[in-house]
Amino acid sequence: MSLEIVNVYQSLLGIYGDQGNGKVLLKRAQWRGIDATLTQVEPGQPLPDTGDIFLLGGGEDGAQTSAVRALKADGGLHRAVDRGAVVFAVCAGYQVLGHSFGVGDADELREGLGLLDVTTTRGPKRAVGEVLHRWTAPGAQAGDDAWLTGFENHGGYTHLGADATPLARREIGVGNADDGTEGAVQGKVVGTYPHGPILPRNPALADWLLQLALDHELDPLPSPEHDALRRDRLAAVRR
Ligand SMILES: NC(=O)CC[C@H](N)C(=O)O
Repeated sequence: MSLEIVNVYQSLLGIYGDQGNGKVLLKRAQWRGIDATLTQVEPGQPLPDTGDIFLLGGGEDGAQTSAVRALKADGGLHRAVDRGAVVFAVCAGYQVLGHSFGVGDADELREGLGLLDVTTTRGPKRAVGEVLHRWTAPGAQAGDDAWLTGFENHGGYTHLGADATPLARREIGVGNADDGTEGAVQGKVVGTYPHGPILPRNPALADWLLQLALDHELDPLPSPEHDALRRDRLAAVRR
């Protein structure tokens, strides 16, 4: 069994250490004996048509505009979604997957990739701080694994259309648009706001993405150190 994970344009979409999401997926796959690889692709290089999971991270307004231009020219992300690959995108990456997003104080409209039924416009106040969300979308885990922690830092507020389902219910923070929802799921395309990076802080979410890509259930991977770290982060955000 093999798995190709692709970090997309981390020079543009990789602030706040979001490239760590790829390392977590790689390790959690390898620890289960899966022959996994992590590839870095930068603008100008083609996205591999063999990728199973594509990862996009956070970025500045200008960088996300450049990323969308390069991704449209490449076309590989659309092909990936058409053949059933997983796309997991954080913050700016999440916004560029939508139909459109606004940039700068003037909220200038930019066309997105249209891979998620969401649109993003500037919100009334920048969303900054530690967040806590309750995972509710398909694949949501029970018990403590359903709590998603991370931190958000975004000026754009994202509104979901009928084809997208919220990933989670907002408990603490702004989430999508201060409307009680966080993130979006549409088929195997998943967008969310939290950095951290989010996957080391929420290993159950990482395992769900692996299962989506591999199309089968994975056995749990007990890790007392990670459980302790998670308990710490959950207690900190609740304080
Ligand atoms: N942290 C980010 O990725 C920021 C995304 C976007 N530039 C915004 O401010 O909304």
